[in-house]
Amino acid sequence: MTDLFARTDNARRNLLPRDGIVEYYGPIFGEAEADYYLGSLQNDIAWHHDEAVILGKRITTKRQVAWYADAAYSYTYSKVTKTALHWTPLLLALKKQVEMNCGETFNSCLLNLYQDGSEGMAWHSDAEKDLVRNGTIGSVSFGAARKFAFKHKQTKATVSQVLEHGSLLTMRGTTQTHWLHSLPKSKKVSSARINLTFRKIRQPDA
Ligand SMILES: O=C(O)CCC(=O)C(=O)O
Ligand SMILES: [Fe+2]
Repeated sequence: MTDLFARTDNARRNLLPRDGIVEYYGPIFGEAEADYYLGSLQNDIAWHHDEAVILGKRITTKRQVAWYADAAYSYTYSKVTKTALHWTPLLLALKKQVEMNCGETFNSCLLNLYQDGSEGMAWHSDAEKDLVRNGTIGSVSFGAARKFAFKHKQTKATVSQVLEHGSLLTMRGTTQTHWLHSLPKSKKVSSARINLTFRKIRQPDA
């Protein structure tokens, strides 16, 4: 009994020492279910290379992305405006699981597909003006285990966590205000990973 509680507490402790809340839940999907989601998402999602404008130049990212939501919201990220596609049944099922686990509701999801460790994501925070301020982000990962890192904007302190196949991580409260996060590239990773970040964006006229 004591052991069970100890493990639950440990799995859910805040990874950040200050100024935000990041909780790693570990795998919330069983191995077979996680394998099914990985395969289905690879095939069913409208993957495309992301466009961004950096220092006035239009570039396309190596990783592939997709964005789904409750309605055809538009969202500006790295100076390019995107329009959301409507949820698929598979994504809705996933969203429900994530909402039940973290006790929040979401209205959109940004998906990233990294073919291998040569693809990653640079330091950033998800505090775009279209997002609900200090809203929770629920991050689900399938496929290759990858290191996910946080860096405090002022102190430069870093914290990292390996995100496993079928796992959930949440970022809450002031995390985006005070911390950057990244998915470092890695020569050791040779297989694909899919990440879904469930978010709450500000609804037009809401
Ligand atoms: O792939 C990941 O785990 C991170 C994705 C991310 O930070 C984002 O989509 O904003
Ligand atoms: Fe992010």
